[in-house]
Order: sequence, then structure tokens, then C-alpha cells
Amino acid sequence: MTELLKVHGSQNCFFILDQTKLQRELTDDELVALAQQITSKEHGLLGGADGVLVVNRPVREGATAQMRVINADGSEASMCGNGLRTVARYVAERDNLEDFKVDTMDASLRVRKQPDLASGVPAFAVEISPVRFNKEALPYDHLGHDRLLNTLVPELLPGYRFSGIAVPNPHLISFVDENGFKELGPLGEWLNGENPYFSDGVNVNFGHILGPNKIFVKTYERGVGFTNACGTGMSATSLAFALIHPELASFGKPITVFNPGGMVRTILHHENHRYWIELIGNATFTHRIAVSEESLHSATITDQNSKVVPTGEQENYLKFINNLDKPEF
Ligand SMILES: N[C@@H](CCC[C@H](N)C(=O)O)C(=O)O
Repeated sequence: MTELLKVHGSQNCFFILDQTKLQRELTDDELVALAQQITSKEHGLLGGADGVLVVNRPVREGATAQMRVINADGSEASMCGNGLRTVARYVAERDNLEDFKVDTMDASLRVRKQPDLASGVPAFAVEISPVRFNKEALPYDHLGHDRLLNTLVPELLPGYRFSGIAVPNPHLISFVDENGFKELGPLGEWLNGENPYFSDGVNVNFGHILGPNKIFVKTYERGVGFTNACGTGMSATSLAFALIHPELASFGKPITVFNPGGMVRTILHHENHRYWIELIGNATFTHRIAVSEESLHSATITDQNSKVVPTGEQENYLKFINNLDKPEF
């Protein structure tokens, strides 16, 4: 037997699979099948999830572990900010560490334990980088702009201004008023299906400015659909906020980012001509699930052949967000 963990950051939910604990690692095809099976909202485990976070041995010098991100549809993402916080906590507790590096597809990223957000709500800070703006990094084509920064793009949505930022997974960002959110679903669905512009799909984030250093962000995720929160999306949207509205957003100071599932803080940095972002938020473990290695390989995990033990942490998390003055859109 081995263990899966059900976890979340701002209720962006995942299963963590630590392959270093297995006798035989899953092949890539097996990982895709497992992700599609257990994350399904209708037939998956514990109501499904947005993806699977695979913990492997490190691949670069100086890192403690590697995280791979398999989206619910089986596609692989280069990064996941909310997921990295939960993997950071998992590896910190496994190896008794507080400050270390985790390999992701494009970079080794620093992760650090933080003071709890509230009683029983553990928190981690993770580095979000590299940051790129060029159209090849997203990628997009046929839009007539090499970069998008608060740019009117009528081909996407008339009257809406867009920014394109890869961190390094791709994000399209628009700041909207209360009524603008209704366009998020149709736009996200279109750009993540057959479309002439984003051949690999794109995470679409709508931000709403609440005040100085305070925003709300809702995301339609590539490979997932609507999500409660997207960590890299909130990081990219914070950077767009500061670049478009320098009078309202600061570098080097926390920006509060509310989302449908909770709240995080981001801190923007610009050093040696490069941007990077710190993402700080909860890393909550909701269930421990005992499964056989065979059911992982064959993607046949059911409530009958697994043993689920709730951790009790979700109650603490819900108490924490119920005490926030969190807006909804
Ligand atoms: N929810 C994540 C991002 C997950 C990856 C995304 N679906 C993609 O394909 O880029 C986050 O918290 O950053």
C-alpha cells in the first residue's frame, strides 16, 4: 500500500502522488490515465480535483524534490503556484526542512515555510519565475502584437484590454468591472478549444481592482475549466496590476489577492532586469488516502479499494475564510 494526499491552495484542489515511495514509478501514460480518472468531478475520488502533483527525486543540483503538474485533462503544465505550496509543505514535513528548492519543468524554485495564516492553516511562500512577455513564450499568433500589456485586442473581445504574461505557464489577463466577469467562461472555453490564436490554450484571468494593493482574480484554467483559484494566474495578474497601475500597486510590498476559494498575498520583485513574484498562501491537506500501487498503475482507484481518512484541516480553513471580508463576483 501507498498513500495519496488530497490537498488545496485557496481550494484549488489536487492529489499529491510521491513517486519516491513507490516500488515502481508510473509511466507518463499511466500518470495521464490516473489524473483523468481521479480528478473527474463526476466519477473521481472525493469529488475530483484540478490536477495531480507528482513528487519525484530532484533533477537539478541544489533541489530537494521535483514537482510535475498533470492537469485534469491529462495535459502537463510547466508550473502551478497553488500546487507548489502544497508540495512544499509535503516535502518540508517529509524531510524536516523549512527553506529549500523544488524543481519544476523550467526552473528550480525556492519555497519557504511561513507563519500559519490562522489556527490550523499552514502557509508557504513560493517563488514564481521565470517571467516572460514575448508572444513566443505564451505562445500566441495572428494578433498583430509582439507583447500584450493592457492592449485592446478586438479579435479576442471587443472593448477589453489584455495583457499576456508567462510565469512560465501562459496567462492572458484582463481587468474588468463587476459586469465583465460574465465573459470569462465563453472566452476561456474558446481559447482552450479550436481557435486561431492560442494553439496550446491559455489560462484566462479576469482581475478586478478593489483598492491600493488589493485585487480579486477569477480564472478559467487551461486543462481544467473554472477553478476556485490559480496561483500563477494571481501572480501574473498582480504583476499586470503594478505595470498598468503603478499608482495603485507597489513592488516589494504585499498585494492582497482574493479569489473564489480564499485569499493569497503576492510580493512583486524587479531585480537585475528580471521580474519574479513571491506567492504566499495556505497549504492545506484535507485527506490521506491509502491505495494499492496496482490501482495507481491501472488507474482504477475507487472508494471501495481505497481507505480515506479526513485530516480535519478543512474545518480550520473554512473558519479562516469565513472571517475574511471576501468579495464575490
Ligand atoms: N492552478 C495552477 C496552474 C495549473 C496549470 C494550468 N492549468 C496550466 O495548464 O498552465 C496554479 O495554481 O498556478
